[in-house]
Amino acid sequence: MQASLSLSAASSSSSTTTSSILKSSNLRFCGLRREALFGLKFNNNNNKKNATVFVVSAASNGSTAKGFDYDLVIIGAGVGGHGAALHAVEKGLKTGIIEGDVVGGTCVNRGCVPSKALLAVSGRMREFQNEHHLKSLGLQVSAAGYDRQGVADHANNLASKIRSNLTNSMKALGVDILTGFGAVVGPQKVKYGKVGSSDNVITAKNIIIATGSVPFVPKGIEVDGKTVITSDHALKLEFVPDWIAIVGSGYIGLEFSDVYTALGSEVNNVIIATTVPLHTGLCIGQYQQLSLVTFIEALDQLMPGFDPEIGKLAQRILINPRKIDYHTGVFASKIMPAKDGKPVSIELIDAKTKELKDVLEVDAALIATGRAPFTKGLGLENINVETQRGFIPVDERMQVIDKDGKLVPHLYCIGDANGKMMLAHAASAQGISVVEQVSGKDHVLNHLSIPAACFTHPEISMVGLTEPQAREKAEKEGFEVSIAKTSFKANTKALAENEGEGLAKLIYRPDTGEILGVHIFGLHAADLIHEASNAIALGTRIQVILASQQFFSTRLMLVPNTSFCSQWKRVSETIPSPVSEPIAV
Ligand SMILES: Cc1cc2nc3c(=O)[nH]c(=O)nc-3n(C[C@H](O)[C@H](O)[C@H](O)COP(=O)(O)OP(=O)(O)OC[C@H]3O[C@@H](n4cnc5c(N)ncnc54)[C@H](O)[C@@H]3O)c2cc1C
Ligand SMILES: NC(=O)c1ccc[n+]([C@@H]2O[C@H](COP(=O)([O-])OP(=O)(O)OC[C@H]3O[C@@H](n4cnc5c(N)ncnc54)[C@H](O)[C@@H]3O)[C@@H](O)[C@H]2O)c1
Repeated sequence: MQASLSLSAASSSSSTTTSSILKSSNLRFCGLRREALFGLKFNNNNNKKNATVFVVSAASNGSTAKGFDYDLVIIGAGVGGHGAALHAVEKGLKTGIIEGDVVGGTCVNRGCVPSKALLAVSGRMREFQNEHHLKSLGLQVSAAGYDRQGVADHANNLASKIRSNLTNSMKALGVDILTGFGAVVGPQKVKYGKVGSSDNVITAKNIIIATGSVPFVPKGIEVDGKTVITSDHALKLEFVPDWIAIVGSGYIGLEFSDVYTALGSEVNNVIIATTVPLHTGLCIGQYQQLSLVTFIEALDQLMPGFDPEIGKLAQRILINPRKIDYHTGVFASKIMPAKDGKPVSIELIDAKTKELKDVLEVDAALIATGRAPFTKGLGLENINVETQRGFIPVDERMQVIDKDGKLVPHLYCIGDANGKMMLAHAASAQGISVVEQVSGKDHVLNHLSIPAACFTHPEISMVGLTEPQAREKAEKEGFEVSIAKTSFKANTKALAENEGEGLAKLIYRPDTGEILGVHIFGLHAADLIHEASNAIALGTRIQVILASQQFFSTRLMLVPNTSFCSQWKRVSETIPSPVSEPIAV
């Protein structure tokens, strides 16, 4: 008997089988628990049976559908491909995965994993440096500094470790890891091989494209990998510039601004004494000088992708008090790397009039202007598929749509390559959803229940719609929108941590109690969002949450946002009695 899936979020105790399978993959990016992230729930009624079947199918990697080499072939072994492969084996499918570079893809090697390692260091540096904060807690730390190479090694070692965990988890389950660049040669047919050598052609009942993305660099910007860099280079932390311009104030820009401003200029990091050489590369007892960051953002405000109110607060806490300045409403139209003793030069043009507004000279520039899908050379023309701005068009079940608007049988695309939601756990969730379908169970993933988090200090997290999106939907569909907010200032646990700067915002329908979106800025925001994510995935209405006491049982006094709990209570009292019908997801 197979593990069965239902459209709901998992409670922490109800997914033993899944957790044990997933544990081996070591995927807890973003502090987000996989089952909950996916808007999926594995029923635990048959845990024992599931576990047995899992081992059996792992050993055999399934028996192939008649006439095919594989039941499922996945092109790209990033987190999306990996998630799909593990689930496919669990479902008894004979599975092959083609990887042209290294297992783990962007997230493990050039994304989530190393960036979270750097952010772990920047968080500690901030704490050590905040004399006022430490003093108010009765703590004394003489000074804080870091060993750049030590920090870089921490990030690199973590990526290597997770990469081998991912590889081993697939090998252990019997997934065939096929090395080389993969492409589709026809319906249910794929080739792969090293460039310059002859291709291997294999057949598969179903194919998933999971080829991910690469940094997007706008025209006019010359990346040299040293002074003008993308996140691929920045994560290696080969140097920490005194002054860096960050083009784009989205996730990558914000997280790196947190790292650079906390670490500070390497040049001015004079080691006085190394009292605590931690594995992260941190030392206590150094003198440290902060770096300067200049944001360049094309839109009129910083962090345009976030809920505007949360963005405003984040700017007050994450930008204004730090050594950060910014230019908004401008494009970086031309960037030249440092050369012959000259600094990096950046031409700024007005985003609307396109007139030259300024020329900046800085030590380095980080280009964080989004990601481009990596879909070239995939042989899509062989199956009448055309990309849209490089993204592979798919329907809500991730099935590929051809030039004529028809679904391509047996072909799916997940993760960054389809552009639906460029997040690691979303890629994996989409992969699992596709495997459910090809195993005979219809499944549509609810993307509105997938949370996101920006791991600055403090963190920003969100799930569902922003306030403007909710209001737009309300106007179209003719319902009211209500907002409930609560400040971390009213929370004892947050105050005990001296971390009262925070806001939790709940957007909901007063007529039905449906939760439309939740946004949190503050300490542990990335962990707290799961409650809201689960609620949206389950279609739980505010009244039901109150009735089941979910928010009180485990969270009260344990996390900073207990007042958020009372907010739910207050909100629920203002709306009609519990609605028993679940919201369709
Ligand atoms: C700096 C940074 C930080 C990030 N932090 C987070 C975070 O904290 N949380 C989060 O959720 N997301 C984060 N992301 C986003 C996350 O990394 C991506 O959403 C995720 O990696 C997408 O997974 P994927 O499987 O679709 O693609 P990828 O991870 O890009 O994997 C695609 C794989 O396919 C391979 N491939 C491509 N083409 C072929 C081919 N033709 N044949 C064979 N193999 C091929 C590639 O080599 C690669 O290994 C971050 C991204 C960046 C850049
Ligand atoms: N913690 C996380 O989950 C995390 C962390 C990092 C990256 N990511 C993922 O990686 C993806 C890429 O991140 P990102 O920060 O590069 O993209 P983003 O889309 O989040 O932000 C890009 C920003 O650059 C601006 N911009 C674009 N072109 C510009 C130009 N020429 N001049 C000035 N500004 C310009 C945009 O207005 C936008 O604000 C995101 O989609 C995100 O989902 C996630």
